[in-house]
Amino acid sequence: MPGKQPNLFAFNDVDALASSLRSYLITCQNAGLTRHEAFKVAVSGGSLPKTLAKALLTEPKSTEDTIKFDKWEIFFADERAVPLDHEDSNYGLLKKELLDKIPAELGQPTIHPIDTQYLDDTQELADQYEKTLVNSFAKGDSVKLPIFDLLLLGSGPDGHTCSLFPGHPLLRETDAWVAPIEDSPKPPPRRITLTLPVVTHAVKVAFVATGGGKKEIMKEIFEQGNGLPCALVNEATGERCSWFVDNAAVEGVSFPRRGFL
Ligand SMILES: O=C1O[C@H](COP(=O)(O)O)[C@@H](O)[C@H](O)[C@H]1O
Repeated sequence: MPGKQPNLFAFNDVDALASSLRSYLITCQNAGLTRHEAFKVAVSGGSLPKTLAKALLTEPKSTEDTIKFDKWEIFFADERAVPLDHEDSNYGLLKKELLDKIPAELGQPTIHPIDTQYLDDTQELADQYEKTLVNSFAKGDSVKLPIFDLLLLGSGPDGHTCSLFPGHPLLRETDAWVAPIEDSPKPPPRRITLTLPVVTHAVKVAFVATGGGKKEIMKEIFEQGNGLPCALVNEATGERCSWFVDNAAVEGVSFPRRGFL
């Protein structure tokens, strides 16, 4: 159904993708600032932080083209139950690819990593991260679900997103904002993740997927769905969802592309 479908933006290469992703991020940032004087975004690990850094760490082309890092509140869409300096940490990856490279004069984002004193107990780790969200989003009011200004997601080659894996019972979670997983099919097995209701409740959701290694799963996500976590996000968010991909990732995918303005 037109208007209800996600936006698929395909680019010749990652540089072109990053440039349009930057414009999109600035639009989302400015909408967040209008709503509540902050930009509340949750980011993923995997291949995303590198592309995100490419988008964010370029010279502004105009005064409108400004990333207001000091207004950004960065949360994690999922995180692995490892120390923050561990090579599997999504925080560690974002720090290496982006946070350590933000020039001081641009201001620094507020970062919300996991509390590593709870690494031995993933349920407690998830509960504590949920409290972090409650402190930021609910502030004493009874808020049913947090509303992120933007979720920046990846898509694994099996169609997983965050740490929500195909066929996993976690896809049926309806109460928790953040849930533990002890049996992630992709290592490391112990993680926490935002749940599907939180993901689909965001103002905007953007996926970034690049490279020919993704084309088979992109075909399945966009043409069959098959209950894959990425397809469930597409179905629940429709036009609030945008995919930033390179042509290699969507080779052979029949879903209509949109032009990026
Ligand atoms: O394990 C994870 O994988 C997904 C997808 O990663 P990618 O390298 O295929 O982009 C990622 O979005 C998630 O945050 C991460 O924990």
